[in-house]
Amino acid sequence: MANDLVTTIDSDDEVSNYGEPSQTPRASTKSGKDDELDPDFEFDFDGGRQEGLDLWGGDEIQATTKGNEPINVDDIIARRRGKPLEAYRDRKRRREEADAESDEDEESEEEDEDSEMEAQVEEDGSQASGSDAEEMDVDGSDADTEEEEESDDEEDEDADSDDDASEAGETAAEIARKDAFFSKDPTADAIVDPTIPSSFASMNLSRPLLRALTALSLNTPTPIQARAIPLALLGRDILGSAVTGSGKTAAFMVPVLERLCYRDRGKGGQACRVLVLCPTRELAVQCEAVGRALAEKGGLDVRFALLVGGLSLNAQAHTLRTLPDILIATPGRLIDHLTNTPSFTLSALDVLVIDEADRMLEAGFTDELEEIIKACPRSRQTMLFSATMTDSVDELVKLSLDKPIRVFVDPKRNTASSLTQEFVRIRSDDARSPSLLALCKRTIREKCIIFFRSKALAHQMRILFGLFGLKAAELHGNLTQEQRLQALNDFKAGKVDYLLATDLASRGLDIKGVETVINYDMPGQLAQYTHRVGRTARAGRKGRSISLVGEADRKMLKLAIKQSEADQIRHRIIPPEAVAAMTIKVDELKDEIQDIMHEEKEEKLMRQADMEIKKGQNMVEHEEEIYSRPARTWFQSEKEKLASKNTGKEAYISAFPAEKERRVRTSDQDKEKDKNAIKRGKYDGLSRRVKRRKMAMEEDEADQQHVKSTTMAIRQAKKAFKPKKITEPLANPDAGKKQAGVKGKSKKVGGGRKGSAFDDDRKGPKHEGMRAKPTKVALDKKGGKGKGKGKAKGKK
Ligand SMILES: Nc1ncnc2c1ncn2[C@@H]1O[C@H](COP(=O)(O)OP(=O)(O)OP(=O)(O)O)[C@@H](O)[C@H]1O
Repeated sequence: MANDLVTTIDSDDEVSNYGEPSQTPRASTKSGKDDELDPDFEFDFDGGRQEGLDLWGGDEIQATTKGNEPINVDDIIARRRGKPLEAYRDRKRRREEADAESDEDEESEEEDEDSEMEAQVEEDGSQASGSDAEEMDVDGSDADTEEEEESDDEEDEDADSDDDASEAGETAAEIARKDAFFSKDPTADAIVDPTIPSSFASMNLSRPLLRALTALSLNTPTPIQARAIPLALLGRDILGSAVTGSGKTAAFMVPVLERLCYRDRGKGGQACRVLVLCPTRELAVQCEAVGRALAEKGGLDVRFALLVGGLSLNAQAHTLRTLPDILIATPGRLIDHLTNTPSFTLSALDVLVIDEADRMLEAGFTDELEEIIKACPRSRQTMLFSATMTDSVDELVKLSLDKPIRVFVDPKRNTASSLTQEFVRIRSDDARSPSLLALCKRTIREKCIIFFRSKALAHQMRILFGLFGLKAAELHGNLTQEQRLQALNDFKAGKVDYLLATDLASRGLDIKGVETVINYDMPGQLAQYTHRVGRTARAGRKGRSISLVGEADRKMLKLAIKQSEADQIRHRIIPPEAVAAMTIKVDELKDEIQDIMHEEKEEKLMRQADMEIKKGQNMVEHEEEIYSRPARTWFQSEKEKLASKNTGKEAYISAFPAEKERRVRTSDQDKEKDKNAIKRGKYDGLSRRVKRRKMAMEEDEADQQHVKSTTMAIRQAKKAFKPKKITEPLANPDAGKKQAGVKGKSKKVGGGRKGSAFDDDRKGPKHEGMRAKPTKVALDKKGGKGKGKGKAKGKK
């Protein structure tokens, strides 16, 4: 791509209307059909979204506090700042109200520190220098020195050749394999095949479903819907791919519901017939909400079950006993139910849908996926969907598909045409956070998702955002399910302006009104980039992504640009003065950040201690019930589970060149330290496999140790709860042994009551003094009424 085609934004105060529906009509595709989404379309749930139906917090899964409020770092920051954090729209409203009240008040008294700073950096912005613009070349070929240029070009060439190999360099054998594996898509060529329906009405859908689509304002099918729905209705296996935000969910949900309209409802006809697998809980929640909305609006008698981690296992097991028609699940929780919920099977399954299927075929999910496929009948229909769908036969054979059809809409386009992709050059890693903060203080003030490579980074940045008066929520795997849903709800409702997320949120999430996606660092895989930036510019609306690009990200930058149209690409400059000013402020706040993290840690520890005590008390109070529950099992051993978890983790980390580099650097430093401290580290000289095995064993040992200490804690708690002895009893050497385990309980003296000084059939010398006391008799009757009887019977 030529340089002069790249637009440079040299002032980040440019006005844009990213949240608004795109007004520019997109060029028609080759097919002659209009592939453009209706720009004015809104997945309007008829007011339901705002009122009852919430994609992120359906009635059963509303965040609950259960009296155990999670730690909120915003509270700590607010305590220290002496005032609560406010969302941008609230700050704006407050300022407008203040302005309206006193016209003469140009410099409002209420104007806080933050707005002062905003004004200051905006001034800075007007002096923005274009030096960065000259040096950064968004086609990825720039370099500071010739030497660098050479080596980079080599790298880039490698990347190109890899790419070309995957694009055009398919071997004849691979093409032949694909031809044999896939069926031809009869709808592939729209000019030749005029049978592609242009409306839902011409798809032979039943009346209730058409009613539902109309009620949800889904009037015209998107290209993926137009092509996939008719094939799905024929029962064909499908591999579906279309850009992010193009309506793939309805592309599988509509035919699934249509098929269910004709299911056998006779005696014994009730069964779990459809399974939709999603990689994340949030995506499953969203899928379920779309399915439910369609079913409710059409008045369809279809029941759903949401099987995701973090929500009550018992409630889910209870729902499964009623044989719901559609299961929407994440793999782990589904396998848990398959293994541990009596009588739950997938033997009557008609349709299996795998959303974000390429992700599900990645390391970390494959074992689970294979286990699920084993449990499904072979005769089922299988549909796979993703914006970055693979058609590699090697991957797909695992799913035992039956002559699947590839429905790839506009395969050359990976990102929505209404998306503007901006890139900011970052000269050193130290400049990343100040650049991000400067960007958010000056330009991107709300409706923004920011992606980070790690949970820790997302959390640290939340603290920084709080200290700078920016209201943000976190979304990553270190949070409880309630916290995750709460974060999404707050972001959706505009209570927070920024969602600081890891790749957990990169796929599938459809949050209305997201204007900007920022990549704090470039992800290591192009697919990840495509999904991240796809959280904006959905369903024909405008949106922009801004990626901070360092030296290590250049290869990815080039790939990202290559897959996009030239007019989508921009080079953004954050004025160096603004970044420098922010760097000073961040440096000044370093101690404060440490203090907050320390305070947070302390609070966490205190709550943990509280929880341990509560846990001990629960064990004492509900011991019998807890021990009577059958132990839950898993299809893998602990070691295998750990190994597959690690594989997924390693695959993820290796996708981030910068993170990989950082880890190597850190481990080199660690090694250096180790050398100086002790001569040999614990794992020195061991192969990776042996090392991992050793680590797994150590973890098992640690687990056992933990179980031991919990048992000890229970014993201690039990002791504390024992009625006070009237006089000092004689030590009974057997008493302790009889306390543990279910088996032990049946043998207990007095039918379950622990051996005590009041039992008269105990071995060893009796305590005459105690037996003689009248209080003893009263206590025995009261405390062990039934049990006492049992004992007497036993004696006879
Ligand atoms: N027929 C339609 N016409 C116009 N817009 C639609 C239609 N169907 C769905 N949409 C809109 O598209 C948005 C995105 O849909 P959906 O989440 O299914 O996209 P997706 O293709 O699955 O995206 P991703 O690849 O990110 O998972 C929905 O919120 C809805 O507003």
